[in-house]
Amino acid sequence: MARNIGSRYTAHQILGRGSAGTVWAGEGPDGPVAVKLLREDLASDQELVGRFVQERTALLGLDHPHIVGVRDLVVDGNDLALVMDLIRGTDLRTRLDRERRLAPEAAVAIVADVADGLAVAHKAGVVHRDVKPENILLDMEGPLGPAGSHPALLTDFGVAKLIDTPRRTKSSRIIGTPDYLAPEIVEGLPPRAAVDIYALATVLYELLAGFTPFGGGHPGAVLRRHVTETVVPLPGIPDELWQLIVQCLAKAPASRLRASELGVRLRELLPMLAGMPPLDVDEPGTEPQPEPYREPTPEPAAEARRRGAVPLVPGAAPADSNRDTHTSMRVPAPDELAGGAHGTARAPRAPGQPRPGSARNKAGGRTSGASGPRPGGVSRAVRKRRITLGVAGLALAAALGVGGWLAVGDGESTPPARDSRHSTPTP
Ligand SMILES: Nc1ncnc2c1ncn2[C@@H]1O[C@H](COP(=O)(O)OP(=O)(O)OP(=O)(O)O)[C@@H](O)[C@H]1O
Repeated sequence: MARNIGSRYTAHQILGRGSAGTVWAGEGPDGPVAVKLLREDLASDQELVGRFVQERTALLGLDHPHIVGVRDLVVDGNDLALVMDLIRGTDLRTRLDRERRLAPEAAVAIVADVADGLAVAHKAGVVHRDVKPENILLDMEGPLGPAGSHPALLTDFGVAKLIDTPRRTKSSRIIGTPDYLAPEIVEGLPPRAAVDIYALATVLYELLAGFTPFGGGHPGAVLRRHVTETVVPLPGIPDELWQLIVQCLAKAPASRLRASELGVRLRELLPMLAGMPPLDVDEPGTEPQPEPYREPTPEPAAEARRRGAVPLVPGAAPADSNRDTHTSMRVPAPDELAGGAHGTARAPRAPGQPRPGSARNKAGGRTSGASGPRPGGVSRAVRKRRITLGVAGLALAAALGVGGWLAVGDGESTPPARDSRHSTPTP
């Protein structure tokens, strides 16, 4: 079913659906494009439309081999759409789901690509704010790099900021994907470039380990760990690589590397990592846990369940996914925020047991998809949801003894001050 987007573009195939809208493959005056059509409720929000137009110049100006280029922004009646380069390949989440863990060389090559893209964005004053494997596309038509990796491109620039309008986030809300949220966001500080570094280091850890460093259990518990826990070393990881991860997961944003430096340092490690097999990491488990609350989600249309970058073979289905990543979570109770009820991702587990604390392994598996549900577990929906958590921030602040959990604001134009760990929360 084809549809027109503005006067210049036609969308003809749904590639996937995320929290902010649906991505279509389509055609424009200059050839194939991907069109991200924002959800109707977002498109009818005048404030958001205004911001969308304001962002135009910044988004259109980002031009780099490791950034999915935004070619146009369309505001047309009820349609609000980002027109992007069409990447033929898959997203990193799909690859990670398939391989479970990547060889260090491949993981580092991918993350170095993304760091290079981020360096250009940060220099232009743009913070991504939602770096995660779903937003990293692997271009199967690009040249093969180290360990047979295809070029990685970061997509979804500007989307987190767009949907984070002041009205939506007023009264203590944060938007993001819990596993990748930097501690300063949890503490209510405005997101600066260093939040992307933290998220990217989380992705690197996840590619190597098969799970995120602070994931598992209720989102409130995940957020608490970002602020209070220290990352646990991965067995067998070369020390130089581990030190980079640790530095970029520093609680203090000013202690993290800048994107350009991270890219350089990662590439320097590539020769040493050549031929190294994936790490032999035992996923941490936890004690049995109660089912987390989930908002009832309507069954998505069958075609919309399919997602993924454009299949290489014409007519083939894109990579699957049924996840509906947009969730407005209920307010977590104080004990959930403190993590007690849902445990931690790093408690010992019985051999052969999945990691119940991981969102990846929660009950209620996929309802469709080539690979089917994982044993005991789960949909990407839980793992990757963006969350909008509300006044729970106050309870979290109390549980953590940290500053308020406030609406995230602007601030991307300012690179992180090297010594500004304790800046003032946005009012
Ligand atoms: N420029 C693109 N070219 C090809 N495929 C794309 C492009 N952008 C996104 N996709 C695909 O469309 C799907 C949906 O992307 P979208 O960004 O809407 O969701 P997401 O990032 O997975 O989730 P969320 O937005 O909730 O974080 C993804 O599977 C992605 O692979």
